[in-house]
Amino acid sequence: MLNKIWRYSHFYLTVSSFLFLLLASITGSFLAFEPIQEKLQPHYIENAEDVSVAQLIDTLKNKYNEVLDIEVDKNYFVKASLFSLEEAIDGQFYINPFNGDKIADIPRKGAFFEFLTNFHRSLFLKTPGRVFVGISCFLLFLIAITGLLLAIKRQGGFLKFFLKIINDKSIQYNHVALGRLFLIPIIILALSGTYLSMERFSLLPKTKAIVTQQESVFKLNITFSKFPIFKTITLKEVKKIEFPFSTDEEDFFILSLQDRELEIHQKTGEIVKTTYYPITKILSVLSFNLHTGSGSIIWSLVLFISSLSVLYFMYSGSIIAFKRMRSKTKNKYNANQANFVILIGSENGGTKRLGKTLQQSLLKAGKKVFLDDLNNYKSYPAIEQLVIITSTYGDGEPPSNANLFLTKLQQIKIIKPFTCNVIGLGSFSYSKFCEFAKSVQRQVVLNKQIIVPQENPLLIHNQNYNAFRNWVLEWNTSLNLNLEIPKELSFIKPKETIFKVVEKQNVIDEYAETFKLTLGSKKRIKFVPGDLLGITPPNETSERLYSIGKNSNGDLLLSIKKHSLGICSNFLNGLKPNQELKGTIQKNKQFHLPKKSKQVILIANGTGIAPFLGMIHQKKNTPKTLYWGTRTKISEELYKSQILEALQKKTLQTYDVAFSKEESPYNYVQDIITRDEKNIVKTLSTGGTIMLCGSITMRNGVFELLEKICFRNNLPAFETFKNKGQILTDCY
Ligand SMILES: Cc1cc2nc3c(=O)[nH]c(=O)nc-3n(C[C@H](O)[C@H](O)[C@H](O)COP(=O)(O)O)c2cc1C
Repeated sequence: MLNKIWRYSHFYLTVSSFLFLLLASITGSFLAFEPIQEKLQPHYIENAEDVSVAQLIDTLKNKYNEVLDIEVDKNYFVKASLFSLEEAIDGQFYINPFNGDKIADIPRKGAFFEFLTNFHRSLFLKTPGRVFVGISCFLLFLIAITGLLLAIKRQGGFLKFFLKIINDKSIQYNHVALGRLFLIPIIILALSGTYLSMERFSLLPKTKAIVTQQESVFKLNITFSKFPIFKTITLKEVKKIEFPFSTDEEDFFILSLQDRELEIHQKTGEIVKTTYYPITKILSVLSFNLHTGSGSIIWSLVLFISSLSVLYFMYSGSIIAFKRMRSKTKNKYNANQANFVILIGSENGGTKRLGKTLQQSLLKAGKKVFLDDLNNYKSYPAIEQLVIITSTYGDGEPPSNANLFLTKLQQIKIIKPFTCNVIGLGSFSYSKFCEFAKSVQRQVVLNKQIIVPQENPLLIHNQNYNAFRNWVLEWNTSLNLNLEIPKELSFIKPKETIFKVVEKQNVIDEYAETFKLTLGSKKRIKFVPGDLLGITPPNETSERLYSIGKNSNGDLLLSIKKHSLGICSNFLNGLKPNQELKGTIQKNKQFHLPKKSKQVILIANGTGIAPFLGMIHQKKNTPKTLYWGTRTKISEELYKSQILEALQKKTLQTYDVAFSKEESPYNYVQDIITRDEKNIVKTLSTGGTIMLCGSITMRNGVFELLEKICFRNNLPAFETFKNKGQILTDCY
């Protein structure tokens, strides 16, 4: 609940001050350079702050006819008002405190910084602008605090706040990791800005200065440079020294320091009055320095980076919020009507996207489905199937919309028994992989009114859509639901490209069912073997997807099986060289050749060879094996030149083929796998990858075999390799 409050506050506060934050952080990041450029002025004198007041006064008295006052700014530049008979050294200018020489005239504040400062303070709107800026600055403080609380919660508690954040390459990771670095400076920026605004509008409590006074008792006159107070105080502490107006004893030296003001007897050097500034004034100076970086190059740089980081937070925060909003639930049927209920446990919306995809598929198939958060679990009068899809957060904890579910499950009486499947989303980077989904499964199993067909929940690493899709396909088959589930999880329709048929080759054997299509394009098209080509045949609305390979010219390769009633395959079969067609390239990252795998085994049957025709030419340093099951030797001929080329170039190390309709030592890929059991074991145990493309029947057969191989060779269960992402499939 608290988490929700912080999250909503964080979001709405940011939205309400978005424009100001944008302008303030842009102008603020430029203004952070002002102290830096000041320090780089030629009149900067190193160690000026170590000169004592006595030394400075002595020097000036000897060099000039009269000294009126001396000011020391935050950079320890010493400005003096001096009277001299020589015109060139009469007036106010910067001096070298070591020898009293004039070193520079006092420049006007740079027009650029003056413009920016005004804009930053009031947006050129005078008092109303200042009020608005002050409020927004306070909102920034609240945004930073709520952000801090959210980051603490995300890390699993205050004590874990500074522990390593697991990099799941998400924008949330950047948001939190940068937040941890810059939240403190941003809080300081916001707080000091708020303080300055409050002071400007007299909103600070009234505090009085403390004054101590004493009579002069010494009668002995001493020279200024011998005054004990002048000897002990250096320019580091001094803001201003005003010299006595006349030689009258009633006129004193006025020495303004950082925290107090002293009046000093001009003859005896005694302190006759000390005025301690009120705390509000001291805080005001501190706030000014902290907010502007005045006097410190390092702090100015921190402020500069922090201001830029605010811009990044606004960008990353918008993307996170947008993703969450996109995953908002809409239902066509209500909880009482639905036969299918999908309950979601999700923190950042990834899991919800999967749930919504399933919801859409069920709706398209004419089923009554209801999607909701796990926390809203209740009694569903018409329920037949419950699908729970949940992520895990913190350290094995439920996401924030699922923390009440287990209690509710115990309390709410089930009127009508139903079947329940649990799917967990998590990441191997966390020690408690999908722990919450496992807890849900344990509790669901205990309930006598719930039928749980799967002994273990399906656990998915890194939101692997393919794993989820495969589960849906199996569930669909077991319940005969007639579902269509998209091959890609994408809401944005990809751009269409015009392709030209470069070559079309048919397999001329007794089956004459498959053909190879090579497509080129005028434009350079970016794709990776394993991506998908979407084709919508003329006068059709639904798109068919084909896994694509690549030849050495960069052309796109398709391997297609004709189906007598298949509209798309027959349309493609009717194409002639040079004919044009439209298609969309769709990224299919889950089925790309892994970047880092030590060894890869590619297993295909039939037209599933297509993506591998490209992969066998990729990544020379990854040893590859290709096992392919096809019908006849003639069908192999169509692809052989490409496979031989890869073997020659040594981008493919081993190739073996099984012919299902020929006299052959091997009829199915499973036969070759059984022969090469050692290669399989070595690949799995050294972290290598096995990729499968082709029919679901082939996939099921190979999976069964791999399970046995794992068991026979004392490897971890096959499921573990699947979960680790070592088994990649693109089957249909
Ligand atoms: C702070 C944090 C803690 C996480 N803790 C776990 C965990 O303990 N176990 C796990 O398997 N996954 C953990 N994950 C991974 C998420 O469960 C995973 O990224 C999931 O896909 C997120 O789904 P969602 O976008 O629906 O929230 C954690 C992720 C984050 C950001």
